[in-house]
Amino acid sequence: MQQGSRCSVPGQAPPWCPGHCFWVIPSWLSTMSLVWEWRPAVMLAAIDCADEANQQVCADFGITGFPTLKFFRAFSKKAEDGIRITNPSATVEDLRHAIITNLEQSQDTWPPACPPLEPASTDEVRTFFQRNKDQYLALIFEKSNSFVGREVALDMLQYENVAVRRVLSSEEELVEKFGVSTFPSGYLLFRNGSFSRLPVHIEARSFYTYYLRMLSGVTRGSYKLNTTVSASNETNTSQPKRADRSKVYVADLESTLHYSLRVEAARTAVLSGDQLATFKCYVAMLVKYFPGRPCVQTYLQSLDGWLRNWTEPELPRSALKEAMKNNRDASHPAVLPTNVSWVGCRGSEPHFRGYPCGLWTVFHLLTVQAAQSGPDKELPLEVLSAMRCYVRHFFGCQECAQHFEAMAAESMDRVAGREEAVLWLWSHHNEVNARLAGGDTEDPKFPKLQWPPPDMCPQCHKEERGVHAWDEPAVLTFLKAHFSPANIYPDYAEADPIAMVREGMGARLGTEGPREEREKEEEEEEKETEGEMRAPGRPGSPEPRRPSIVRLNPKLREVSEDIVDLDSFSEQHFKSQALRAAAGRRRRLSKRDTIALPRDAGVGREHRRAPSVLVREEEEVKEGVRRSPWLRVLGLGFSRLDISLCVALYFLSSMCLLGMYTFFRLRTRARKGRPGFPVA
Ligand SMILES: Cc1cc2nc3c(=O)[nH]c(=O)nc-3n(C[C@H](O)[C@H](O)[C@H](O)COP(=O)(O)OP(=O)(O)OC[C@H]3O[C@@H](n4cnc5c(N)ncnc54)[C@H](O)[C@@H]3O)c2cc1C
Repeated sequence: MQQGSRCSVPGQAPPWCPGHCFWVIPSWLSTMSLVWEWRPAVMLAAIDCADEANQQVCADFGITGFPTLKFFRAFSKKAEDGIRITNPSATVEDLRHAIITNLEQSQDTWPPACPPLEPASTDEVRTFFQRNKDQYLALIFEKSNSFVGREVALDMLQYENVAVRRVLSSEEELVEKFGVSTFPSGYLLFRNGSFSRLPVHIEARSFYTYYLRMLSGVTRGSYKLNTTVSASNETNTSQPKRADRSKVYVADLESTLHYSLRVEAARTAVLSGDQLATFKCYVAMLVKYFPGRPCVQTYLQSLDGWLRNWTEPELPRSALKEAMKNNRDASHPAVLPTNVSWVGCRGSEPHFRGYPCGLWTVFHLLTVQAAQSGPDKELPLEVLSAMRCYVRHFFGCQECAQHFEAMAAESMDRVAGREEAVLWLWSHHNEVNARLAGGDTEDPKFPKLQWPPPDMCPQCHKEERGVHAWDEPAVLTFLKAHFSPANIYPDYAEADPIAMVREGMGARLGTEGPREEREKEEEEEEKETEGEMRAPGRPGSPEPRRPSIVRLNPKLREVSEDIVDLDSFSEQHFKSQALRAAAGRRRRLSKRDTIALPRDAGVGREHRRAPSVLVREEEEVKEGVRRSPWLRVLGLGFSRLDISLCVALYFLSSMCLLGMYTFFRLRTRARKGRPGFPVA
């Protein structure tokens, strides 16, 4: 027995109970997860005796039937020291109580890892803070046959800065001092001598435990097992994100989708067979139920359309990656932000929380949306099956995937309605939370709790015959509200590209950035345009390999039909020619040449895409035409020089005619005034 500090014996099996014992008696699993928190006072281990490899161990421990629970006191040395505490009719509560009773019967030295479980005396309470460094002392007043105080003491074993003692109702001095009238009831004592009643919804173990764990300064401490000291103390404090745990954040959802679609699912060089089908199914389900921002929904729709058109048996990663690029330039931008930023799922250190937290959140959200948007009995497993397949084929944590698959195989098929699916995911997520509590992957700042905790949803909790129980209808109501679109907040998310495009037009055209910046931007725009013309399958054009000149009218765009609209085409063609001509001269223009365009001028695609100088050129042309209406009368196609020459010639010819007229007139007059010669 290790170090002699354990009250009971660890076995040979890993913490996760695989195979047979896992599904035979679920209540045992429940016991295990509850007692898991009592480490290192009580170590729990499971051995799958159905596995041939464990045959010898099981024989040594005298196991003849399943399940069997044996208790080993601290300092036990032999397999035969185990005390069988199995009772076929035992409830979870009975099993917990049996463990405590056996703990208390340790006859030798009290195991150092166990907290004091005997009732506290008045003297002990009075001198507690002189003898201990703890910040708080919690007293649970109870009757002698109650286990609440001892259970809470064990529940808090891994937490520092707080101690828990039970006080019996027979301890009159203390009962009087604190004015205790009901049993059980909890009180909190502070170092300065003050005290207050524990403000819990129900006087019960789970409520006391939760409240105490949330006290300021109380953290899971040195009892945490298998702790690996992080090599770096670096935390991601550069992102000042304070999350409200009662909210769901757009940033978490979009970061999760980005990571799952573009990184996790796109890891393999080629998607084919079940993987490809799973990916298509996952995206189709996101389209149906993910309550994203318009640009994200457009993105998912485009990707879904593209995938539907992909009929080849294999999908190379390069093609998929290309199809998953953002298209900010479409009249309806299709954008899934590429930055990963965690808000509600942000861990106290970078290796905690993040993506797995986001994935749970996304799937809870999807089950709830599905439950809200269709008949309960129709396709109840739609979301859960997609999740199961996704986790099986893509989720990077293989161990997690195996565990999840085991849970799914056990009971998922029995889910008969969409609301049941919501609850299935919730309860199995809690099962995972219980299993992982206190383990390596737990963020000490975000201890794994049975969720939602009492302060988030008091009505979700109740106690039945001394055992904590969930009020499932209340939980369902809570989940529907928590994972509803109304509870999704955009804090710290990347700015909405649609709004940016609209607002940015005015700002970009009105603000004069450095010339180099503008030129670079122009070049990028040009490249992008070229790329766009070359790329066959971008989400902006759901039909791959088919040229599409789509009318710019957004209403028509919504009818996702690719129509070659010749009117539009010629309009765009000539317009772009004019723009190209203007672009030829744009580098000669100075900053001063840039003029602002009215906001509504940015509706057309070219306007939005064209750098400000191009727009200015185009405007200048228009302006010129507006200033010289008479040019239009003379006819299009004449340059100013042509017209000037014409006027000059006209003027000269007029002068010439006038000169000739004057000359002949003067000559006629002169002839009339001269005397005539007589005739002979
Ligand atoms: C399918 C799956 C299987 C996993 N299996 C393992 C495993 O075997 N081993 C392992 O080490 N890690 C596993 N993980 C990761 C682990 O469950 C956590 O996601 C991770 O440790 C981060 O925990 P967290 O504290 O951020 O909260 P998470 O457990 O990730 O929860 C995310 C958020 O969901 C909410 N939430 C919590 N519980 C519930 C609930 N019951 N119902 C509804 N909402 C809830 C809370 O708001 C919480 O912040 C798994 C993850 C997934 C998605």
